[in-house]
Amino acid sequence: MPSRDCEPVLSIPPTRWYRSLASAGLREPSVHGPARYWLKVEGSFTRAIQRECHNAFHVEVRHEGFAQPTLEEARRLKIPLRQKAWIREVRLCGDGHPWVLARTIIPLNCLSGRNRVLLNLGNKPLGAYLFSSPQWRRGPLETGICEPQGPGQPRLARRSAFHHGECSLLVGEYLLPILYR
Ligand SMILES: C=C(O[C@@H]1C=C(C(=O)O)C=C[C@H]1O)C(=O)O
Repeated sequence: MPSRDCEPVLSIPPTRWYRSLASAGLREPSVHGPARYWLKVEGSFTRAIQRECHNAFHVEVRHEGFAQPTLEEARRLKIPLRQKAWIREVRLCGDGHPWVLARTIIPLNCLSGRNRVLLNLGNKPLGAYLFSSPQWRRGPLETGICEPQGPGQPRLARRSAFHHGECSLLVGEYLLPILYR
């Protein structure tokens, strides 16, 4: 459905996750096309996007608060299925336009001590925090195939957990076609 300014309403689509790019490629060969670089790029995704911007990069917070993760997310994080988590949904914008939608699930056990700053990130990129602290380690990257939602919506995504001692949080990044076409 178009919004008032005629840009599509962007939303995080239902997504099927695969353990590797190769296994996702058996279902959706386009993962090996121009999006491949973004599905695989290591290190901070924020930094990778900043390198592509001609002018400005910014994070736009869409929703942030305690909410129920999906069943699949709760299982992936091994947290109680009905336990709320801090859920952050943002747009990563390059040169004034959204390039990536991101959804992060931060379980309650990740919100104590120094990590309480995660409740107050606002427009500061999460990656800057995670990658500035040597205690956070990233797990393997998954590749996501999104259910098609229409032109301009994400079709491909990537996801990984970040671990710090006993806590794990889950970061999903949904590529908008404008990023790689
Ligand atoms: C995990 C990173 O953080 C990025 C910033 C996010 C945020 O601010 O919510 C979400 C997803 C990321 O792409 C990163 O830069 O790699």
